[in-house]
Formats: sequence, C-alpha cells, structure tokens
Amino acid sequence: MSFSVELRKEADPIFNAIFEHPFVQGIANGDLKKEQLIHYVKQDFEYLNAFIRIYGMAISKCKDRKDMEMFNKQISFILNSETHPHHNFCQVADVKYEELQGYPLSPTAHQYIRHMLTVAHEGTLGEIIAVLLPCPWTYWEIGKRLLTEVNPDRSHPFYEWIHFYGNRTDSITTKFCARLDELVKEATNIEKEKMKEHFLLSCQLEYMFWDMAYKLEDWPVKMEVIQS
Ligand SMILES: Cc1ncc(C[n+]2csc(CCO)c2C)c(N)n1
Repeated sequence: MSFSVELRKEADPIFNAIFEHPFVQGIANGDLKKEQLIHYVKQDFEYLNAFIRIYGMAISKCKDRKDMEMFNKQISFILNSETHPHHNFCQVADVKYEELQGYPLSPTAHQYIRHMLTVAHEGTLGEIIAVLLPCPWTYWEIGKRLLTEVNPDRSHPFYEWIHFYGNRTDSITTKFCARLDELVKEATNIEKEKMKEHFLLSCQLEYMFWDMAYKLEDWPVKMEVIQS
C-alpha cells in the first residue's frame, strides 16, 4: 500500500464525518442560512490568502523547477479560480464578495492557519505537502460525492460549487499524493510519522472549519477592531 493510500485509510472516519457534517449536507440540499454562507466566505477568503503565502514558503524549500511549477500553478489557481465557489455562496447570500474581505480570523481559522504555517516554517517539503493535502483532497471527494449523490441541475443553488469541486480531472490531489509517495521513500521514520501527524491534524481542522462556519464561531469576548 502506498503512503498516500495509507493516510487516506487512517483518515477515513474524518472524511466520512466531514461528508455528514450539516454544512456539507446543507450544500447538498440547498439549505444553509445566509449568515452561515457569509461567515464561511469571510473566513475562507483569509484562509486562502494564508494558503497562497504557504505555497510561497513551499517554493522556498524546492530544489527543482518541477516542484516550483507545481506550487506556482496552484497559486494562480487560488487567485483566479477558487474565487468561483466563493461567488456562488455570495450570490445565494445576496452579498458582494468585496464586502466579506479583510475580517479577523475566527478561533478555528486561526488554529488551522497557524498549524500550516508552523509546518511550512519548520518542516521539510514532504511535511509541507502532507499538511496541505487535506485541503484539496477533502473538497475533491465532497465534490465528487455530491455530484453523484445529488446530481444537481442548474436550478440547484449550489450547482456551481458542486461542479467546481466535483469536476476536477487534472487534480492537484493526485499530483500531491504522487510527490508525497516519492518523498516518503527518502524520509526517516521520524519524518514519516510527522507527515502522518500533520496530515491527520489538517483533516481534523477541515472538519472544524465547516463546523466553525455552521455555528458562526467567534471569540468568547468580542473586541472592537481599531482601524489605523
Ligand atoms: C478550509 C478550506 N479547505 C479547502 C478548500 C479548498 N481549496 C482551497 S485552496 C485549494 C487548491 C489547493 O491548491 C482548494 C482545493 C477551501 N477553499 N477552504
């Protein structure tokens, strides 16, 4: 069994819990409150900014152009394409995308971003791929399952979202898995254990991100944001 297949197997209960989560089920049946969609987009916009920066940190650890190109393509993808599913949520919530940008991070978004930043700062290239992988992998599986199980028509409010994630053929997940499986061959047992740990924690944080949006999670004590 390849390392990536081993990781997917261990994470199976988390992948299933994510699919069963009421926010994901809300995408399936078109039943989400405007505030939940707005909270998700506000937090995800900042999450994607952090993701782009982490790809930049990954590039700084690459030894060859092929790896650099892989991450560079993903930066462009986030900047130019990952905006489509956000626009879908904004349209359903009847808000302008620009109005949802620049908000402070919720506790869970903060935790997830800090987890990825720590690994990007301290880890090897293999550890960085392991920490980033649950992001595309969980969304790809959600998209594919919703596409087959819901098979939405154009009148479905989240038709665009489901097709965007479900229809990816040239998947970054496949590329990351292949690269991780190569890198693990040269890794020590300690590094391999760290890769697994980072991957599983990111899977848990993917679940928590949906939960954060669904429950409109915020800090226990609200602070006034002082604009300079
Ligand atoms: C919390 C959270 N997790 C995953 C994604 C999906 N996603 C974000 S960046 C990217 C491309 C990776 O190169 C994908 C698939 C999201 N939007 N928000």
